[in-house]
Amino acid sequence: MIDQLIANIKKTNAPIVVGLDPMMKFIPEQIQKAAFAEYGETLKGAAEAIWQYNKGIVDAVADLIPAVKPQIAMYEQFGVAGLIAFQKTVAYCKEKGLVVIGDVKRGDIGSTSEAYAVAHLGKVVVGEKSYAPFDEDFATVNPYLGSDGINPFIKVCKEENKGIFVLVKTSNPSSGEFQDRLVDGRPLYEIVGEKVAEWGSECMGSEYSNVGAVVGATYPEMGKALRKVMPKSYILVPGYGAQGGKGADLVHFFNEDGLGAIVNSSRGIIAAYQQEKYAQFGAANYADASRQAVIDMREDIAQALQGRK
Ligand SMILES: O=c1ccn([C@@H]2O[C@H](COP(=O)(O)O)[C@@H](O)[C@H]2O)c(=O)[nH]1
Repeated sequence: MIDQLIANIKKTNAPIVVGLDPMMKFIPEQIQKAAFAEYGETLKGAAEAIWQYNKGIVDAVADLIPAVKPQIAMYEQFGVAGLIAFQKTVAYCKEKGLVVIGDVKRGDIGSTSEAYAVAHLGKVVVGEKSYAPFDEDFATVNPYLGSDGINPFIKVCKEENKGIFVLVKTSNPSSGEFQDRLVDGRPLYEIVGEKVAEWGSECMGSEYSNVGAVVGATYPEMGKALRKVMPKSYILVPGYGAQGGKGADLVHFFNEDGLGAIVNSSRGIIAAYQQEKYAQFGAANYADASRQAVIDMREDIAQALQGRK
């Protein structure tokens, strides 16, 4: 799957992931009204609004980007109806040729991780039949439980040609509380990064591994160090835009070949019309505002990488 992601990145010339993190406060009134007219102010109504909103954004940006990253929490809060909207979003994006990274942050003891891996990347067997329940291309995985929690995902990745991104150094302000702690004189995130390189070596694509890492744009110096620790692992970089990350912070997340990193922006793209910079689009044209925000992000990253040469 990493080969497909790289092919999409090369085709679009955009190492960008659009994060599909729909929140009700982002969804224009006309979409909410139509959904509530059909299903009332119910969980199903909210899920329908999310789905219609996502569809508008995906239709507007699909030709510009290689991948999307739906954040499952934004769907899960609406219960089963929300999860159906998540599933519909994943299927629709795949139909459009986009690589889908399910931001599900799973990981548990081995037997439970196995079920998570099957749910998100693999197939579940029911009698003589098998089903791919959510069928994302990649999933984000939490390494806190160690190899027991990761190995079931790697097994499914090998069987199904899928991939994972392991949390290594997250973008949030308190990520250092545990991740920066020194263990035998070295920061924990670096030790996890080394493990990612090791896990990745048994699950390689052509040039890069199907086991990647999550490293926040908000920690550029750590990104630079981790790039060296995991030369064959793709880095999924959240934290651009709404969390303050900028193109200039990203250069060292990339390898010399111009590959190796893919940068996520969620609120900065999907709710662009609510920013002053894109206010002229208005709520009715929210998807056009998202398209412009993708174009601007692509330019920002390209300029930063150009400056490195
Ligand atoms: O370290 C991490 C890991 C995951 N995320 C997720 O990425 C998006 C970021 O959203 P923005 O609106 O672009 O800030 C969101 O789904 C997070 O859960 C992260 O931010 N940092």
